[in-house]
Amino acid sequence: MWNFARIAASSLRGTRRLSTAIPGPCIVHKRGADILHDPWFNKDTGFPLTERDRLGLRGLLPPRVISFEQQYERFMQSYRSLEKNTRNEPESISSLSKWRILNRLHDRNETLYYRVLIDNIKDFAPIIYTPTVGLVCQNYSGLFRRPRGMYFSAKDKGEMMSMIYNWPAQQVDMIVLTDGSRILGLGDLGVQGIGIPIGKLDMYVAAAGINPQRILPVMLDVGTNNQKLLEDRLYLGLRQPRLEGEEYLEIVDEFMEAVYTRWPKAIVQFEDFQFKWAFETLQRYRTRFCMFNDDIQGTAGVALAGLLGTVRAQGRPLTDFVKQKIVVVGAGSAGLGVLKQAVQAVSRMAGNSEAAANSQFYLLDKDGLVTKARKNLDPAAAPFAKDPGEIDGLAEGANLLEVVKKVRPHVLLGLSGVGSIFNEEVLKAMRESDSPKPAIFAMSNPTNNAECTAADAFKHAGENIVFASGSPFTNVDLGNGKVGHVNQANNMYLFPGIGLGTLLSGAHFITDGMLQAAAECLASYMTDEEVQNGILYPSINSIRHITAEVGAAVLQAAVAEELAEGHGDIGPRELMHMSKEEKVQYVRRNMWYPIYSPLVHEK
Ligand SMILES: NC(=O)c1ccc[n+]([C@@H]2O[C@H](COP(=O)([O-])OP(=O)(O)OC[C@H]3O[C@@H](n4cnc5c(N)ncnc54)[C@H](O)[C@@H]3O)[C@@H](O)[C@H]2O)c1
Ligand SMILES: O=C(O)C[C@H](O)C(=O)O
Ligand SMILES: [Mg+2]
Repeated sequence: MWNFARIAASSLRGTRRLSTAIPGPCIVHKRGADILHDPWFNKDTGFPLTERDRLGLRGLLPPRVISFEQQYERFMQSYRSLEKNTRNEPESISSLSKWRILNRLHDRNETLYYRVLIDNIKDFAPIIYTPTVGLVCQNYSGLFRRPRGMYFSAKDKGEMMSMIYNWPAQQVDMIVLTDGSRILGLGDLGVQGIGIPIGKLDMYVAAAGINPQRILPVMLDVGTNNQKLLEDRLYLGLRQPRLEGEEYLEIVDEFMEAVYTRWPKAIVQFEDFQFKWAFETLQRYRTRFCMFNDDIQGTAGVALAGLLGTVRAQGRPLTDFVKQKIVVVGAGSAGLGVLKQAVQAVSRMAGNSEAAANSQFYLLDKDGLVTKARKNLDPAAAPFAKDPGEIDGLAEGANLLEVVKKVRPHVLLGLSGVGSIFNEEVLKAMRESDSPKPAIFAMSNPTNNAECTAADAFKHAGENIVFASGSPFTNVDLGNGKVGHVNQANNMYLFPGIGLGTLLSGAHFITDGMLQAAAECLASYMTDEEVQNGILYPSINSIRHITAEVGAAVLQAAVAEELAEGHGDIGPRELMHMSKEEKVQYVRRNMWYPIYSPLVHEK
C-alpha cells in the first residue's frame, strides 16, 4: 500500500549542528607523528594539550590549540577564497581545484572533512560526486598523490585471501567495488574508475553516517580496453586488455570469497560494471553474499519513485501509473533495471502478470526501437521488445524522434549515456504528449552526458513539464517570477539507505522486497503540494533524513521477511518489536557524526 503521509521533518533536515556533546573515547594503537599522519585520528592543531602529552605529540605541533569550530571556519574561508579566485576559470579548472582542496583535507583529517561535507552537502556533492568525480576519474593518473582504498589486480590471482588482511581496519561494513569498465557515461576508465567507489562511500558517510573507518573503496583491475589509457605512460593500472569469460569471473569470485572470509557481515555494492557483467555478477552473487548492484537496483528504485511522482504531479491517482506511456532510451544495466522494477509495480497495481504489464513501455538502444525483429535480441531486453508494426508505422530500429511523435509518451526517460540526444526536435515533439504534464528524465551522468539540459527541456518541451536529471542543474528561470524546478534523479537517494538498513538488520541478503520498500519510501516522501509543483525528490540538504527513513523501511522489510538477524547489541527479537518510528530512531542513533573523540592509546 502506498502511503503519502510524510513523516514530520525532524531537526536533522537541512540543519547545521556543531554539537557540544562529549563523545566516547576512541582507541588508537599508535603514537606521535604516526597519529598526525593518520587522517582517521588526526586533529591537527585541534589536539588538546592533555592529549598531546598522552600521545607524545608535544612539540610536534605549534603551541596554540585551535577549536574544531575555528578549524572549520579556517577551511571554509580558504575554500571560499579559492572559489572566488577561480570564478572566471573554465568550469573544469575551477571544479578540479575545489576537488583538490577537499581531497587534501580528506587526506589529512577525516573528521573535519566529513563535517564540512555534511554541512555543505549541496555545494560539495557536485565536487566529490557527479559531475566532478567523472573529471577526476578521467584525470586520475595525473591527479594521484596518495592511495585510497584497495586495488586488486589480475596479477593478484591466488593472493587475495591474504591481501585482504593488509587493510588496516578490523571491521568493514560497506564496500563499493568497481572494475572501472563503465564509469558514469564516460566508458572504460580502467583503474582510474576508483574515484567512483571513493565518491559513493563519501556519500555513505555523509548521508547514512557509516563510520569512515569502516568503509572500503575497491578497484578490481582486470585490464582496460581503453586504447588511450593503454598508451598513456602515466596510466597506473594494468596495461593489458580486459580479462574475459571465466578468467574474469575467477578474479571476482576470489575477491568476494576473500572479503566474506575476513568480514562476513560486510555489504558489497557493485558499481559501474559494464552491461555484460552487471547482470551476470548480480545473479551470481545475490543469493550467496550480501550485495547489490547500484546501477541496476538503486537506480530502478529512484526512477520508479520519480515515475510515480509524475502520476501524482498530473493530479491523478497512483493506479493511473498503469496507463502511462513511458519511453526509455538506453537498454543497459540502468534502463533495464528501471523497466524491470516499473513492470513489477504495474503488475502489483493492476494484478496482471508481468508479461501483460509490458505494453506501456517502449525501449530504445543505440540501434533505435527494440522490437521482436531485432537480430541477436538480448534476452534481458526481450520482454520489452514490441511487435514490429504494433504501433502504427513504427518499425524495428525506429529512431527516437519517430517514436516520440507516434507514441506521444507521458514520460521520456534517458539512461543512454549520450549527451544531448534529447535534441530540440525531440523535446518539441514532447509538447504533443498525451500528458498535461509530460515528464523528461535526463538521467545520464556526468553533466555533459545528460540527454538534455534543464534549460533546453523547459525551453523546447514547454513550461508545464516535470524535469529530472542525474547530475545537478540549477533551477530554470522561466520569467514572470516562475521557476522550472530541477530534480536530481540520482541513485544517491537510495543506495545509502539500502546499505545502512541492511547493515542494521543483519540480513545476509538483499531481497527484492527490501529494495521495493526503499523505493516505496522514497516515492511517498514528498507531499502532494510539492509534487504538484514539480518537486519529485527531496532536497539533497535532507539526505540524512531521507536516508534514515529509507534505512528504516529496508530494515522493516528484512524483519517482515524474517531475514533480520540483528546488529551489535540489538537482536532479531528487539527489531521485531520495534514500531516504525522506533526503527527510524534506531537507524538515526546508529549514524556516525563527525566530532573529535578523545583518543586513548593502547599498545
Ligand atoms: N541517475 C542515476 O542515478 C544513474 C544511475 C545509473 C546509471 N546512470 C547513467 O546511465 C547511463 C547508462 O548507464 P548503464 O549502466 O545503463 O550503461 P550501459 O552501457 O549498460 O547501457 C547504455 C545503453 O545505452 C544505449 N545507447 C547508446 N547510444 C544510444 C543512442 N544513441 N540512442 C539510444 N540508446 C543508446 C546502449 O545501446 C545501451 O543499451 C550512464 O550515463 C550512467 O551515468 C545514471
Ligand atoms: O554515480 C552516479 O552519479 C549515478 C550512477 O551510479 C551512475 O553510474 O551514473
Ligand atoms: Mg553508477
